[in-house]
Amino acid sequence: MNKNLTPRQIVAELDKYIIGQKEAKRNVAIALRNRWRRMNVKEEIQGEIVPNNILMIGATGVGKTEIARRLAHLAEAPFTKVEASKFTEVGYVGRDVESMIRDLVEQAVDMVKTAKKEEVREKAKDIVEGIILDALIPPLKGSPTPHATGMGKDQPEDERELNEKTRERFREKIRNGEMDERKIEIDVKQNAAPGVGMVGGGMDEASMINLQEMLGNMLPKKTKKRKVTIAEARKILLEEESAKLIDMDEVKEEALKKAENTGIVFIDEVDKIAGNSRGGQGGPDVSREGVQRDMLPIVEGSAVNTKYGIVHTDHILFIAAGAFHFSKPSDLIPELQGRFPIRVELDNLTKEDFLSILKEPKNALTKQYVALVQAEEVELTFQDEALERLAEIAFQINEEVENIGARRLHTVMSKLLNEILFEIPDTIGPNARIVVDNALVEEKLAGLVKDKDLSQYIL
Ligand SMILES: Nc1ncnc2c1ncn2[C@@H]1O[C@H](COP(=O)(O)OP(=O)(O)OP(=O)(O)O)[C@@H](O)[C@H]1O
Repeated sequence: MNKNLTPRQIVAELDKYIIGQKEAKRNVAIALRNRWRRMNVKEEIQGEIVPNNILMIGATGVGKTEIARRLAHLAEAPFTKVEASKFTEVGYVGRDVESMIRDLVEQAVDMVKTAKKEEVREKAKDIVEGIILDALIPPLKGSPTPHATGMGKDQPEDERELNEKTRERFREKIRNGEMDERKIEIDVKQNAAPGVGMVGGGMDEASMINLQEMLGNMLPKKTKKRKVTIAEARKILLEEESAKLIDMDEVKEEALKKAENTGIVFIDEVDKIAGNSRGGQGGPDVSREGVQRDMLPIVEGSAVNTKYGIVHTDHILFIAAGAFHFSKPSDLIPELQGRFPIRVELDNLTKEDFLSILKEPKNALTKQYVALVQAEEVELTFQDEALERLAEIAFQINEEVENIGARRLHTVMSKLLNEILFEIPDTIGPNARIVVDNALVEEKLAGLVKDKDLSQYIL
């Protein structure tokens, strides 16, 4: 994916997955492009440009997380989502808030590792092939000597040649998958440092991590012999060998930079840590305010210790989100408000939006189900009027029972197709064609819509 997309192009990409929410899309697009802009300005002001963190205000299930996640994906940026309210729970200690940065770095490390492994893939494949070959036909030990006693002069040479020839033949067979089912014995690495996680009492997360790593390094790395098919062995060994080929110090360094310069942290439910002016929400205000205070340095820019090294959070993009039904953004402490200068309100989704969400996104639910049953060679189609009715039902249940936004489409769709999915392939065989029409929607869902008590549980 092109990382230098213009704001317009970013919005166009987001449009492929998310219906509506134009303002939110435009703002995240600007924020993303600003990062690229920052990397391309003179170094002396690079450090001065702070990210314009965004506060998304909108009911549940209207696409807040989805926009942030897709944005990160587009930018190939490490992304993490955290629920702010979790920090107000019993047992919470101040430093826990930093765990969101540690998660982000973990993501960055995974991404960089995967990319690096890809670079060494071909080399690792060769090594793996050699290991599998050795397990099948061990190479002859030592070099043949012409003075070997007890054997004809050129017998060892013959033997060696034969061994080489056989190995070459098998190498070919391994390569083209002919021997995939054959079992061989390989050495597999065991997970080190079992049970270290239990040393938790009275320690903060950072010290725990350090201790864990220290113990992990001290314990001998155990290997265990396992009998597996060649296909499996290839997978396991490829993972191990490519891990050996990459330089972990390089990975760490790159990952820290990636997290610092491109990381996106999505903080959900910030409304739940805002003191509320109208009362009526659980949890003491002090602890909510405490969480905001702990969060502040991270959002303002500070150094966080992770097991991969120190991360500076100054240029990480933070996107906070909340419904703000019971509190207002102005109930957040002023310093934190100031750190989220861009406010966007997301629209509530309409019936028409629901219909579009069912049909249009690249990953639309209807497309997902069509693909699922296609795997069984069953053709599934949805009539337009049936989808309209479905959107209407989802909307109605949201209004009458509880508004969970587009998530309702998942439950309604699953109820609608449940039986069909169960019957394939037993009674609905391959090559069958199923048309979802209005009648089916009525049959499966109409009764539930009428019965509010029932729909609370089922839809
Ligand atoms: N505008 C939209 N277009 C397409 N799909 C959407 C839209 N809004 C929500 N969805 C779908 O609904 C589901 C939930 O959306 P999402 O996770 O973005 O909710 P949210 O607004 O972040 O709510 P919460 O704050 O409760 O997490 C996702 O599967 C998403 O694909």
